[in-house]
Amino acid sequence: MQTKIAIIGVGLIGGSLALCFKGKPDITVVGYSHTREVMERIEARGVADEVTMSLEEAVHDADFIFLCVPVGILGRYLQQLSRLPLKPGCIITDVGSTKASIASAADVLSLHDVHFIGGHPMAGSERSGVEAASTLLFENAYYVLTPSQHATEEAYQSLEKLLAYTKSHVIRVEPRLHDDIVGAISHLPHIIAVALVNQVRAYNESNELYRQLAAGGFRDITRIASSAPDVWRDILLSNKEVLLRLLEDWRCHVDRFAEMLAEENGEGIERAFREAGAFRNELPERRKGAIQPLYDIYIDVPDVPGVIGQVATVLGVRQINLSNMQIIESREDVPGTLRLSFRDEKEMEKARNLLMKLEYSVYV
Ligand SMILES: NC(=O)c1ccc[n+]([C@@H]2O[C@H](COP(=O)([O-])OP(=O)(O)OC[C@H]3O[C@@H](n4cnc5c(N)ncnc54)[C@H](O)[C@@H]3O)[C@@H](O)[C@H]2O)c1
Ligand SMILES: O=C(O)C(=O)C[C@]1(C(=O)O)C=C[C@@H](O)C=C1
Repeated sequence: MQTKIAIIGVGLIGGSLALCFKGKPDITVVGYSHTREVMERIEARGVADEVTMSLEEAVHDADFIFLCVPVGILGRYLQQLSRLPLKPGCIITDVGSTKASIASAADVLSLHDVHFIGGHPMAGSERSGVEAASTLLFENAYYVLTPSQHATEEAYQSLEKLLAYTKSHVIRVEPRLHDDIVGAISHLPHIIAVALVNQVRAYNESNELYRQLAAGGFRDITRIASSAPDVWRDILLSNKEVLLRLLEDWRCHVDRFAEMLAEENGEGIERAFREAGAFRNELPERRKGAIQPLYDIYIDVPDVPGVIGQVATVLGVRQINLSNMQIIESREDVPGTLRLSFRDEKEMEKARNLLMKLEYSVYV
């Protein structure tokens, strides 16, 4: 029997889910887009078997409906679904980054013979749109499902079985607890990154050197400041109460640093770094397949033509399996840094030994 999956909103997350399901036995993936322009991009990227601009057609006879639109319009789509003829027993889920508001919005479906299960894959990127979609995005990431009175245990199990195609680890978390935790580990960091970039952007207006000198530390902590503004507006507004509380706590932490500086409390500063470092070093390995392969090495190379070819040739001759090569620093008149990513630790070690023979600095 054919399983029909409708993906509503085929961007980074919807497109990545579509790619995980497309081509699997007895599965048909139908993408829905609200504009012709986005529809054409979805078709060009080839992530779905069919693409339509009719919501009714997309969800007609669907076994699973994934709502992958920005958080602010999830409720509106649930309302629309409640007015459409859906297949009895159909499982509706979402991927929104907050979970409490959608859990209560799902009450609108209570009179229907359908299931609703809130969902949130803990994987993503600062990139957006279907062009950024990847089959590997969810690999090894946690995928949160929230307990719901609108779904049976059998429905959970069907969804979990389908999500096995994403190679993620499904975990169940209550919506409010989810929003507290994800507020701290995802939403607050996005606010801090944006505020920091805007602080430096203001200084840069009077002196371009700020931008020119911005190096690894600034880039590392601010990558997520490039995330999609509309998606993040909705996420932050829908977790407002939690974030206001977290920002109060954040102010206390910043004030504490200011005090330590004013008092020249070197011991306190050292302790803060020691405690933070110990906690951070204990974080689980980055759980992404596509964006963060497991074993990276870095190589500082001069900014001269042919250097990438030289590195590729050294590895190619020994048939070393490289997953990705990326220039992560490229500035005028200074060496650039190449990041070489390997799926296998032994391959990475072999590559490191070979590259050390070139006269560049190689480090992990
Ligand atoms: N970006 C991340 O890292 C991440 C991670 C996990 C979950 N999420 C959640 O996933 C959802 C989608 O985010 P994304 O990063 O894939 O964003 P995206 O911008 O890449 O994709 C959103 C898609 O929704 C479409 N869309 C926008 N308005 C629409 C409308 N009115 N009707 C139909 N389609 C519409 C857009 O055209 C786009 O294709 C959000 O709810 C977000 O909170 C994002
Ligand atoms: O890695 C990133 O760029 C992300 O922003 C991913 C990230 C996160 O903050 O960890 C962002 C939003 C999500 O809802 C889940 C994951």
